[in-house]
Amino acid sequence: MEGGGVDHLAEERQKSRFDVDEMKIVWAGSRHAFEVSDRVARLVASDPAFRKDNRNLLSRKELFKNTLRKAAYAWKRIMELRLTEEEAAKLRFFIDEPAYTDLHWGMFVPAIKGQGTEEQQQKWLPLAYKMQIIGCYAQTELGHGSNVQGLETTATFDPQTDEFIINSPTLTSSKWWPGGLGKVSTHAVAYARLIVNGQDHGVHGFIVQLRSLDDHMPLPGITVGDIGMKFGSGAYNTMDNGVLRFDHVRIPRNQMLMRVLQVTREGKVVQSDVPRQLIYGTMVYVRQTIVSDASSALSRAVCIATRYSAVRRQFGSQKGGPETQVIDYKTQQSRLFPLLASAYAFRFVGEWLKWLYTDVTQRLQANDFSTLPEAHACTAGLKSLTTSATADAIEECRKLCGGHGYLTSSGLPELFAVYIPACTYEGDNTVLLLQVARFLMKTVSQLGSGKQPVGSTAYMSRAEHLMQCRCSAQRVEDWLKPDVVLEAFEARALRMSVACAQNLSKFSNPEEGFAELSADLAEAAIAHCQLIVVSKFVEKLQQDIPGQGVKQQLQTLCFVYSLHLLHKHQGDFLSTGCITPKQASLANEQLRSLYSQVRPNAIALVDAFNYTDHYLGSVLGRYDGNVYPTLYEDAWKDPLNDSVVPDGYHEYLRPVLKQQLRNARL
Ligand SMILES: CCCCCCCC/C=C\CCCCCCCC(=O)SCCNC(=O)CCNC(=O)[C@H](O)C(C)(C)COP(=O)(O)OP(=O)(O)OC[C@H]1O[C@@H](n2cnc3c(N)ncnc32)[C@H](O)[C@@H]1OP(=O)(O)O
Ligand SMILES: Cc1cc2nc3c(=O)[nH]c(=O)nc-3n(C[C@H](O)[C@H](O)[C@H](O)COP(=O)(O)OP(=O)(O)OC[C@H]3O[C@@H](n4cnc5c(N)ncnc54)[C@H](O)[C@@H]3O)c2cc1C
Repeated sequence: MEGGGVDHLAEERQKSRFDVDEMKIVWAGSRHAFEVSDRVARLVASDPAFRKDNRNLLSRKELFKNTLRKAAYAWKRIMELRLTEEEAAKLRFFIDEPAYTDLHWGMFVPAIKGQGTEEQQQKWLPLAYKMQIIGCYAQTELGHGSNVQGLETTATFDPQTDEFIINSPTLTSSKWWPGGLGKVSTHAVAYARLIVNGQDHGVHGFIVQLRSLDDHMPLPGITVGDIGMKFGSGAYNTMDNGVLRFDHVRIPRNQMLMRVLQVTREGKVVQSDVPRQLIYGTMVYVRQTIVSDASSALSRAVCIATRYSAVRRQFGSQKGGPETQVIDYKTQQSRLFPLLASAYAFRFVGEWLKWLYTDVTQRLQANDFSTLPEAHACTAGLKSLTTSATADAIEECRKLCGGHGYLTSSGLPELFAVYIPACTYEGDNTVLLLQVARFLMKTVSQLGSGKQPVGSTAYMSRAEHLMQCRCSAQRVEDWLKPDVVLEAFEARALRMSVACAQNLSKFSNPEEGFAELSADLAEAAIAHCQLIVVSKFVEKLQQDIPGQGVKQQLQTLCFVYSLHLLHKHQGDFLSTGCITPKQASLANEQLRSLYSQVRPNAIALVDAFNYTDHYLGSVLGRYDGNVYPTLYEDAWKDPLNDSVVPDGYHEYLRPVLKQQLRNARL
């Protein structure tokens, strides 16, 4: 996307055998999405106000103030340029700095939309859209995050005043972690146990004002602050994750989000026909967006590692010629190309998940709740799978860049630090896999009952075949047949689920059995989620994809993704009898040959992400590949190099050196 200067990767770019511009559109999702993304990315990159290369040098206070400045300036630009919601979201994305706005737009607004009544939406949403109030999502407490039903904050109805009294009865009931809470939010959707007439009705959401809209001071009864520094420098420390305590704070009754459950003026609790699980709806929404985010973070790391692998040369010079580009080593390819393929795979499964979410939302509006469990299982499982894979992949990309990957200017350390909490927030990844496993066990247990599994578990309706089928691959080329690959993944996933179900049935107490077998259950959930990713990639390839060579590249990547998983999880495939050792070795042979096909296209495949150098934030990943002079010049800009002799020389170095001199003379 960058222009000008010598292109050290030009030769690489000439090697590619497909239309990169068309691939850019496939990656973006549509021509429209590409144009918006391209325009907004350039806007951010060309505005010095969005500079981010100094983040690691700032103290926490400076860093945070700088984030506030950027967010305010971004809001000003959004207004001035009359950006659409889509463009504004892209602007925040390319600014590339976690901020309170993520939670305001990403959770506070969706929580009101999903759980508020029409009337509540009409009252609160316009204020939130204009940012006249800023909100956060205050669910997690010091004592409980995963166990939402274990939250301790209370909201007790007072029929005399028609109010709820929000209270933090214990230290562990303090809200702890919500982003945007510590220093910014004026309001929160706070989750608390609803108590009416002494009866506990479980956890619900309440809109609570936290700070004065005049002077930003906390309102009476509210104690609020930041929870302190987090992993890495810069990184997620731009966010004010907060602590919050309520001391009998009173809010009007109509500030309980009442789409699921209503409390009347008389103190009657009325359950609507909307299922209770809708209270968790905001999490379903965010988990879905996190899958798309995973493909962004992963593609970014892969872009850096791929470009640098083509620039970096090590060993293998023949007769004084150039040394080997490290990207030509098969080991480098076998570590890097599966990550490249995963970036595309996660992109497409993210697109599908967005469709699924839109579909379930439309059904919910029409009071059809039948697909909610499926939406929960898919968002939870794919969030877990893609974030775990991406976190590991960013670290792998750092190692793929050798020593220079460890420099902050590679962009990889900060990306890693900012990304890894995705494995924890919005649901710990193991806890989420166990949710998928519960869903799978339920589906398996109903197989004999005549109830047809649908959606992501539709393959289970072919249980009889899948439990005993044998893989038909006999030659290396057979592993390029989508049906052969899909069937192997389906059989593996089903057999692992069925094995768990059989083992569970040996326990007289199912909950005890579930706890005892939870490690196996999590593995079965992973197998199921990997199948979803593979099958959505295969489905994508059934679409009409224009552009010379584009579809063929995607086919190659689809098989790289599937066959590398098959290789990595050979144990599962072999032990469930889905494939034979001979077939596993044929698959691996095919994989090696696919790497050779990816090789000449690798640079173009990462160019298709269309990232600006500003967004990448990496000397190693520069578009023009001009790595060494930039690294060299950048080093001199470090504040440590401001003086030739360091501060502290006279106090701490000289005395040591002089001491040694005296000793030497003795
Ligand atoms: C270099 C710069 C780069 C910048 C990049 C910037 C990018 C920014 C990107 C992104 C911004 C994101 C910023 C971070 C945001 C983080 C926010 C948060 O973390 S908010 C807190 C999340 N908290 C959790 O997720 C708790 C996890 N726990 C739970 O979800 C539940 O409690 C769970 C699933 C563990 C259930 O616990 P149980 O066992 O006590 O369940 P019971 O409450 O009794 O409900 C059980 C029934 O409900 C269903 N269920 C559970 N969850 C459901 C759901 N979500 N939807 C539908 N059904 C659900 C289950 O399937 C089950 O159904 P049946 O009874 O079997 O039919
Ligand atoms: C950067 C960041 C931002 C966040 N932002 C917000 C926010 O905006 N709003 C908000 O409300 N919260 C937020 N959170 C909180 C986050 O949602 C929780 O930390 C998360 O849900 C995990 O819960 P926990 O901390 O209780 O982990 P725990 O549940 O205590 O996990 C600890 C360990 O126990 C294991 N474990 C727990 N339960 C089980 C089980 N049943 N079976 C097997 N193993 C189990 C886990 O796998 C994990 O290994 C944020 C967290 C972070 C790190």
